[in-house]
Amino acid sequence: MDLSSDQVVMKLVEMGFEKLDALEAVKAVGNSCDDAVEYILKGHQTTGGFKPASSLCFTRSTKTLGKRAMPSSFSSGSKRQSSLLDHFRSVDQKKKKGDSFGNAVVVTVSDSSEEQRKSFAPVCLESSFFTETELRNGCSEASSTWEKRVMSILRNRFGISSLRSFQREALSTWIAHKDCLVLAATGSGKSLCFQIPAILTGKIVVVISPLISLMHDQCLKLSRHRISACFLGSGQLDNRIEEKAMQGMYQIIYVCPETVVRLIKPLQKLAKTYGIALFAIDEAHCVSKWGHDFRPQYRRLSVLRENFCASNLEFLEYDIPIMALTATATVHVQKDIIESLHMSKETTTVLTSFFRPNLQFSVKHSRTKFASSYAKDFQNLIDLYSENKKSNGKKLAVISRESEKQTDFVYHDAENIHETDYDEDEEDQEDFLAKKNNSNGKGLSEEYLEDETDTFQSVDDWDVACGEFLEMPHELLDMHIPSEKQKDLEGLTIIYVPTRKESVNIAKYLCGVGLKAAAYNASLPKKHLRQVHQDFHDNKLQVVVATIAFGMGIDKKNVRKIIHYGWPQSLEAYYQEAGRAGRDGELAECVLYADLLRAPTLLPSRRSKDQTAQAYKMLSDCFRYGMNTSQCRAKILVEYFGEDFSSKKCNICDVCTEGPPEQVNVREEANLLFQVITAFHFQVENNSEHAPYEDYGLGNSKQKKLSNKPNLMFFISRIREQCSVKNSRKQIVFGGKVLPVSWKPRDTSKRWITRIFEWRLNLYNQQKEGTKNWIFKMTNHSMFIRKPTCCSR
Ligand SMILES: Nc1ncnc2c1ncn2[C@@H]1O[C@H](COP(=O)(O)OP(=O)(O)OP(=O)(O)O)[C@@H](O)[C@H]1O
Ligand SMILES: [Mg+2]
Repeated sequence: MDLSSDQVVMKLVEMGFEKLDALEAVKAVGNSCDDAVEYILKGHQTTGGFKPASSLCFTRSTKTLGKRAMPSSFSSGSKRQSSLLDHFRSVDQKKKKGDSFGNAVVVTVSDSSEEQRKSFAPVCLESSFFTETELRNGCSEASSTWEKRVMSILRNRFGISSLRSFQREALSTWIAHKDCLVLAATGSGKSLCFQIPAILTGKIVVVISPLISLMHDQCLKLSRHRISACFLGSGQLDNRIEEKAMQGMYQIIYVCPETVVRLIKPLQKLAKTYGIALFAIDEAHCVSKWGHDFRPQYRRLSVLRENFCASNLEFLEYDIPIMALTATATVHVQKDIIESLHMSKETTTVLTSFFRPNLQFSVKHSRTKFASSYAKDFQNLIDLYSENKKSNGKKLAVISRESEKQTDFVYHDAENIHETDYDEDEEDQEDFLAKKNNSNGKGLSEEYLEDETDTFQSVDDWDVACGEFLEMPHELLDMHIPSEKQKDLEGLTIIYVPTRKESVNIAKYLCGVGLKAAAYNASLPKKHLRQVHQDFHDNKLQVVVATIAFGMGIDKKNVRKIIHYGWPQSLEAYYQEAGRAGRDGELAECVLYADLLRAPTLLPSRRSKDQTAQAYKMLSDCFRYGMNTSQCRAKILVEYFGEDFSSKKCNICDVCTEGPPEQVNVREEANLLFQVITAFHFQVENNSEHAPYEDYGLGNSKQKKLSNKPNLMFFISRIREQCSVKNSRKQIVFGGKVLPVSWKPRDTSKRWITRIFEWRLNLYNQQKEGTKNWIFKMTNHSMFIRKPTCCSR
């Protein structure tokens, strides 16, 4: 049977030969497997013609079957260089010595079998796009030449026409052997900063990444760009992948922090034999205790600087550069990243604007907790996709049977919701809350925690076989990339919710009204999660309703809407999640539905006292963002990261387009309520035996129990009650304070001021000693606050 050249190459690779050797052999001897084997085993001295540029890094004479060759230059004492400039220098030296590299360029360029070259182009064939003269010039004008080479890689591998300026800066820093912290907006293209060095040098890049799903996503993408990659996780099932990675079989190795720490020795060996161009630490905010997603294992990455520096490894001339990348780091976090990773004192910080001009931010207020709000809040979404449904056909309920079993959710459609609307009837709402408090004995804030909250899935959670991703031949590419036709014009929506239960509830609701929606949270079966990922990437879904477990760093171009249905944990988390929209540069919407009745709670996590205080501060920053109706949303967000927002306003957010609503002074109400709360807590703290519970209208033990963690409605309704009792005292004595009998919040303000205080009070209830002042300061501060958007529009 006649085999094509690609098939012969495949066969050779299956036999255990290195792909570069296989390619080289097939080029030299044609499509005969036997001849190719002989050619490789003989060390192919016969022709001397073809030598890919990669052979500058790997000398073939010492090769053994099934393993990548040990470069002869790595005999002990030789220095591995970490940059392209050094790479060029060695090119030049070899040329002067009559090395066959010059021929290699000619041979490659003159190869008539263009398709084959494209399909299986080995790492450094990019250099074949330059003439010998260019390369030689490159030695003296290396800086411009590396850019040319990069351009060639961009065009040929990624289909991209130019580098972004931050990418250029990050790459120049790497070329100068320096550590680098890259801060660039979500979706701006940080990955290229660490992917290019691998292709440029033929050395290996090690990328530390926090999530298996993210690594998987990136590896798959790289294989489409004909770049071999693998990912290693602590739950790895296939040991061979790690073994092969440590033998230099993949250009890019994605690895979780736990694993990279374990692999220090093999990586040192790899650095000596093949060269490691760079350690990239992606999602570097995970390093910082003050970041929104601290992962203790990331802190241990300081071992990289210690173990891969020239002073420890005699074969290195320079420290292997570290590049840390993130889209969400405040100034404090940036500093912490550099210090914690022990990055060099000369670390360059490449900072670009965090501003994403195509993201249209807005805040709406809603009672997200109640299913009765779904119909109103998701109407636009339903309309949008229903239009499309008419042309596209059937609905698809993607929630798996298993996921239904997992929840005791009883579905109500919008018409059958009987929960009392808080806005209309505060008393009922209070009863409702009281019943809740009473029934489970938990405070309001705890109730929301239940066991429903999600943390980021750990790297092991995704349960994907840790695989290898070899360069995908051209003919296979089309099968894997969804065609433009498949893409729905209106794009995809991700709805982020605070609890697992809501992810299922809302997905179910949306499926019920005919949308293609799926729930995603870490408690759902792995099979289901993989399916959701797949369907999301293939545009088979319209909406994914997810906890924060979904999507970090995932690069999907056509996400048109990110809805946060409930408070995020921090503005960093919010901005990162919102940043998954509009990665194609087209307009995309990021809506936060803020529920003032619902105290944001911290997801469970081990935190020190300081970290807890910081976490609460981050929560309150979110609240302030939600409540702020006078400042451009984008401005608040980018300034939060320490950036001077030069544009002043984005012109597309709700505040910019609709203008700030009328301001109401609620000082009077605020002062009064503030006094009441203070008096109450004064009494509780002093544990006065004579605490006049009657003053609160609290006569029985049930109410006493409630009063341990009262909510504001509780205060207000008791005051009101006292006012309305016949023959009531002329004065209301509340915790020793005398309140005017006639007091009642004004109608215009009561609804939302009580909510603000509700929120504050819940925060207060969650606080330990020592943080109270902070809460009360804030309380004071918020006396002048604008009405939330929902009240005026
Ligand atoms: N120079 C460029 N020109 C055009 N497109 C680019 C360029 N660089 C990267 N991209 C594209 O930008 C998209 C986002 O890239 P990437 O996933 O690296 O973003 P990111 O900065 O890592 O985002 P995140 O912070 O969410 O992880 C990719 O689809 C990539 O192809
Ligand atoms: Mg990224």
